Amino acid sequence: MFRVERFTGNEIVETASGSYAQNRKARQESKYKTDDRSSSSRQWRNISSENYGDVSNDNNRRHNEPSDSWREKKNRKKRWAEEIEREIDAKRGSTDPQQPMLSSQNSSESQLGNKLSQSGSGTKKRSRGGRKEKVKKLKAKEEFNANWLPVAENSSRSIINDEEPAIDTYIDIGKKSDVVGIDFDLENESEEQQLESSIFPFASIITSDKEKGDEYQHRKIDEKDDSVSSDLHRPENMKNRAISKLRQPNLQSQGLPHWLANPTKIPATLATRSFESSIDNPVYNLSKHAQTRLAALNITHLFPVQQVVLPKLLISRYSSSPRTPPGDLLVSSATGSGKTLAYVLPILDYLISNPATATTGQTTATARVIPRLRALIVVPTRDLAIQVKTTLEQIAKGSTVRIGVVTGSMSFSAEQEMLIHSGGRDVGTERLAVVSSLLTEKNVMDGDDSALCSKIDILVATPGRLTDHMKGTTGFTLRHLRFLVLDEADKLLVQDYQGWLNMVLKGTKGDFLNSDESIRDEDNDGIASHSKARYDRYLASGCATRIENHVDSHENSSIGVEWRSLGFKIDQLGMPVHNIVSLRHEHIEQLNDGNPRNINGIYTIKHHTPLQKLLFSATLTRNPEKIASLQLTNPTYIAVSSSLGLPSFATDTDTKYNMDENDDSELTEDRYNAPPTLKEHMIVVNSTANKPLMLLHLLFNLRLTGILIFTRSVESAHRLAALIECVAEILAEDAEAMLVTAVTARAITSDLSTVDRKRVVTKFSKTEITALVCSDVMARGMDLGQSVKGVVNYDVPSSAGGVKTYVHRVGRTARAGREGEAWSLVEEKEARWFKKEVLELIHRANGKTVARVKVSESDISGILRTVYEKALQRLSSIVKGK
Ligand SMILES: Nc1ncnc2c1ncn2[C@@H]1O[C@H](COP(=O)(O)OP(=O)(O)OP(=O)(O)O)[C@@H](O)[C@H]1O
Repeated sequence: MFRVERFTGNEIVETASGSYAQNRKARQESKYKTDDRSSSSRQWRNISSENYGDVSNDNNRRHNEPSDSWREKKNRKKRWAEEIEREIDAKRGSTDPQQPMLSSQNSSESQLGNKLSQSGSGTKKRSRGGRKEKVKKLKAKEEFNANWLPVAENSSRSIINDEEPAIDTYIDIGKKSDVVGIDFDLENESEEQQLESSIFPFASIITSDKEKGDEYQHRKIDEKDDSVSSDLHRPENMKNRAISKLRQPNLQSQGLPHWLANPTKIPATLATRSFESSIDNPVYNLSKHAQTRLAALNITHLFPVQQVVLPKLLISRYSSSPRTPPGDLLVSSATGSGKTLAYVLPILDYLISNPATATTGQTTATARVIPRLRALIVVPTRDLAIQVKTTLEQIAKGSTVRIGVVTGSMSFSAEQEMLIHSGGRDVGTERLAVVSSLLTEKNVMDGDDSALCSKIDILVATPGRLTDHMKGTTGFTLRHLRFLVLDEADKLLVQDYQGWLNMVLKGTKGDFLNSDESIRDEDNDGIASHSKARYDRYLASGCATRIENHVDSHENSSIGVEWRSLGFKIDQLGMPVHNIVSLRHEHIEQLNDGNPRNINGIYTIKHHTPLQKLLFSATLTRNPEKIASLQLTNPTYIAVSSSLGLPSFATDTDTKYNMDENDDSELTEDRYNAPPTLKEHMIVVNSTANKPLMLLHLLFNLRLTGILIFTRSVESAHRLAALIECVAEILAEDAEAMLVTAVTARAITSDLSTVDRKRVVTKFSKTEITALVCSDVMARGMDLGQSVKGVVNYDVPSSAGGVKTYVHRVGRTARAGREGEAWSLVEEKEARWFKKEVLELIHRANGKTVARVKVSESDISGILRTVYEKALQRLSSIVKGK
């Protein structure tokens, strides 16, 4: 049996029922054969009722059209639907026919249905007036955007036939009069039209399914009839399929490669204190040295991001064969989630442990034989560079690995001194110096015995200073890099300091040659050619044998054997040696067996160090252009969620064009994680003049301590710190004030020297300073430990990249699973933008809310206001020099 119901708005106006068996034949014959129904949705909804004659009444008829006209229209719809399907298929096919579904897509329909049914609680029946009327009010614009725009912005305009009738068709199918539940609130006419044309058609069917429970029910009944449901070519069915394809977030159509559109999503709920996360779990392959060092730092278990990244990197340490070089890694994980150790541990383990024994789990700290710059870590600020270096040193302690930092806080020559060994054969580095001399063959050619080699194995650098050294430091080379890390990668990619990235990438290939290296000939294939005379001179130096002994002692590891089978010698790390060391072996091989690669005394080698690029950030970009500039190899994108088991990317459909920090044209993931242990508050301030008072209320009435206060500029940071200090001073003088006066504030900004900043931070850590007023120099990556109890956004981040800045600022607290609070002082004029563009983007993904705190006038009047005004006067007289 079946039952047919017809809706006009919210009520059922007609019903019909019958037996399927009884009526099947008649239905088949009369399928689509109705008299004057222009609404296809009505047609398919009532298809089984047609045997009973027309059960609709005139009120439900939109047009009185002759059946011929209807048939024509029906055929047209069918054609359009087919076109759409074809176009979608073509589009898919042109990107990646293998594209798997995104994980969120299965639920996207129901999610959207739910969202719409929530947002559409105020469901209204619409008149059949012009389309514009129907696309008014966008109650859930963000919700809608989040679900549709990835498709709509890029695909729908091309998918939906540019001819206007296509739009009408869909509206017809969805029963125009029932299209409700989505409120459009577009101020801009063209935007409105765009949305209307691209989205409106789909709204109708969603409404039909979700808002009209009975109608949905009815369709289900209908589908039992195979004569109806099996007809895949009916326009409405085709439309449904088309819609469902459109709903599949097609990030690839936005130019995102598959790996980027489909991050590996890792919940932050990975075992946190269990054997699985324990540092001695063999799955992580951590050396004994690293385990010992971690234990000394009281770290016994790994955080989720480390649990995921370590096995990937540490295993590739042994498996990076020449045929399968290790893939690059992009990691997005919340602030304070432990990203630094996620790359520090693998790098150090790679350098420290002995690969020959590591595979059996008996890793030992060994001395390095050949010093080369094996890892370069680039960070955006000096303070962060120093912090990363400290972490490296903590783990490297007890090994011979040497770590350097170049940020410009030392003189250039002091940094050069730290980077390059130029003294030749002293302090036991004789052989190293000779190897190095061959990197700068000029020395050999000139008969100059002085040699240059890297003094360090790992370098932490800011981009500007790094490029300075690439250009101006003789012997400084990136050709041997095994790891290139970009910490706070999105920031680094936005700020293209002197084209640093290009220079670095060239440098890793040996293409960027500083003055000494430039004498090396290089053909188009990146193959270096060297004259026999040079190598004879090198061999004559008598160092070859000594080096060979060191190298050969590690040739038996499995990967080493593989490299060797390709004609390479390997170094103590199991990796192929190149440059002059390889050449030396080639020369020997030629002498012994006439290596065919050596022709006419010219020796050739390729550079084969398997460089791995690692990118980390809490707000990692997915801008395909930026990502492409990194020239990644076999990359993987890992996204670690911060809360509620939701992935970092709440749903892939949430991706949309968004402004990146300092870059309005950035395409980024617009969902970011705030730490789950963070409690956020927002105070709406009715006038700018009251903002300082609100802050004083937090400090002196609510007695917040261990606070980082972020301001818009360096100047205002200094002014605000001076104001707080002055208020505290006046309160201390006033015995009757009764307010806590143990508030000490200092500014910490980019105009302070690194030493001064360090001094201030140390005092803050010892709670000698209770409030640090900061510019955004402190927003990224800085880990001030347990001393940071809270963050105050005195000036909320500006519109460009506001959400990212907010994430990083508040991420200075609630780190490593600790509690923390964030307070944002939002002026009324900023409130709407802040709530929509910043808070919603973060918290919809996290399922968190932000508490709006109301501060009454009485809280900021009385003694606080008096003292504040006094402080202003005092500061003003100081400024005037009175
Ligand atoms: N496994 C661990 N166990 C305990 N503490 C850890 C662990 N890993 C890291 N930490 C600590 O957590 C804090 C935050 O780590 P880290 O600075 O690496 O975070 P992050 O993810 O880089 O944050 P941001 O995005 O702000 O740079 C540090 O104090 C670090 O020492």
